[in-house]
Amino acid sequence: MAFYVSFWVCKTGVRKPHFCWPLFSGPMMGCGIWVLHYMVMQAHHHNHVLRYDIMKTLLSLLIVVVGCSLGFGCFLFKKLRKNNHIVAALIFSGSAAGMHYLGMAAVISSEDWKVNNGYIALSLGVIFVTYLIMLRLTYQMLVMTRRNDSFANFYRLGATTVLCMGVSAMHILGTNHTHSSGMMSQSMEMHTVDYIEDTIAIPLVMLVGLVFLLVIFIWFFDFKERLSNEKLKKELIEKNLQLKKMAQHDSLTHLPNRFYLQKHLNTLFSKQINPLFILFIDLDGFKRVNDVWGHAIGDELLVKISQMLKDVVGNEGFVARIGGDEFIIEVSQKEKQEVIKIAQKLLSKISGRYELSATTVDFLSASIGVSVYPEHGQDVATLLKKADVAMYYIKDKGKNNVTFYDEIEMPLPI
Ligand SMILES: Nc1nc2c(ncn2[C@@H]2O[C@H](COP(=O)(O)OP(=O)(O)OP(=O)(O)O)[C@@H](O)[C@H]2O)c(=O)[nH]1
Repeated sequence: MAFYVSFWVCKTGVRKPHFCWPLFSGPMMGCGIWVLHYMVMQAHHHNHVLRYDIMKTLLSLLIVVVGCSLGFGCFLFKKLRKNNHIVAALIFSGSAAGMHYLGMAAVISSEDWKVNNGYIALSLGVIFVTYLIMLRLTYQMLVMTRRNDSFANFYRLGATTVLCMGVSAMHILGTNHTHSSGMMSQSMEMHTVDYIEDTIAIPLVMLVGLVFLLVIFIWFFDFKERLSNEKLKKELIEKNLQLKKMAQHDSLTHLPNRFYLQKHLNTLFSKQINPLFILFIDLDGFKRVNDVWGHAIGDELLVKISQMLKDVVGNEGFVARIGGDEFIIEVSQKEKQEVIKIAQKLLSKISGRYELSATTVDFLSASIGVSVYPEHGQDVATLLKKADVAMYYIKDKGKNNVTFYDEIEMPLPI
């Protein structure tokens, strides 16, 4: 239960290991191992109540709590968390084994205990491998939790099971290897050592309970704050994204605005993408819609035209609205003939029928002027100006057509 809870912490909203994880899970796991150790010890000597040296017993608790906290602390470092579990496994297993053998040394017994080095080595190996597996499963659990994948629960359960089995195996191996030589121990002879009698078991259980309560308390307050911070952070990021979108898009048609267009073109220039065609589109006769049916209908028409432009251009270009009934389309890495085809398709679509809520509009057309990068200029302002001049040239020549900028025929206004 203590092991499961110590892994469960990361599910409660924390997507990334946070310093409160070692703070909470370390003591939780440490106390779990500690309690398990003393239960196994007592089970192993069920015919009489074992007595323990207080200082050594408390020190064994401290070792395992600090060790487990440091072990979980390794998860705060990306490198140790992801690939290299050796350091964390050494800390975890060292503290668990340290607690176990110090706990064994804490027993005040009338018998002299002999140890078997082979079993000790085996128990150390078992606990080290256990922690390596547990750490891998814990890392997978974190990955799944971050993805909101319910498989995280299986990894959590897996880590718990592995730990239960490994710690129990270490305790059983580490307890089985002892046997009595039948001689009186030094500690018993001295009689000066403080020891834990069975009556002290209650305060001890209370102490462990207190540790549990304390960590739950820390966890609750820290996590509450962390959760609300995470929520605020998320809201702030969303609001920032909204603001950024609003600053870069036209509020009526949701097309990119002049600012966004400028940024987009500068990015393409910096990537040396050429040739790059800038189509300046101005609707012919749009004012009439406003004058006859009002601005709301004019707005409705602008939205429909914007959608249509986006549909026609698709992935082949970038559509922006720079004001009133003026749109810019950027098309790159195409032959001039292909660009003329796109422009003609746009003209034919714009002069189609529009079913609006109050009326049907079928008299619209457009004038399109085209400038080319790098042929007509190297910066956004010059290219837009030249495309604009070409567009007005078409307006003067009778509208509803497309032309490329020509320096001789279309001198720039001084
Ligand atoms: N409904 C609506 N109208 C707008 C908006 N922005 C600008 N306008 C109007 O769009 C019209 C654009 O003017 P012009 O381009 O001179 O009108 P036009 O009839 O297309 O004239 P030509 O381009 O010479 O054919 C003006 O009447 C503006 O008031 C808008 O967001 N919504």
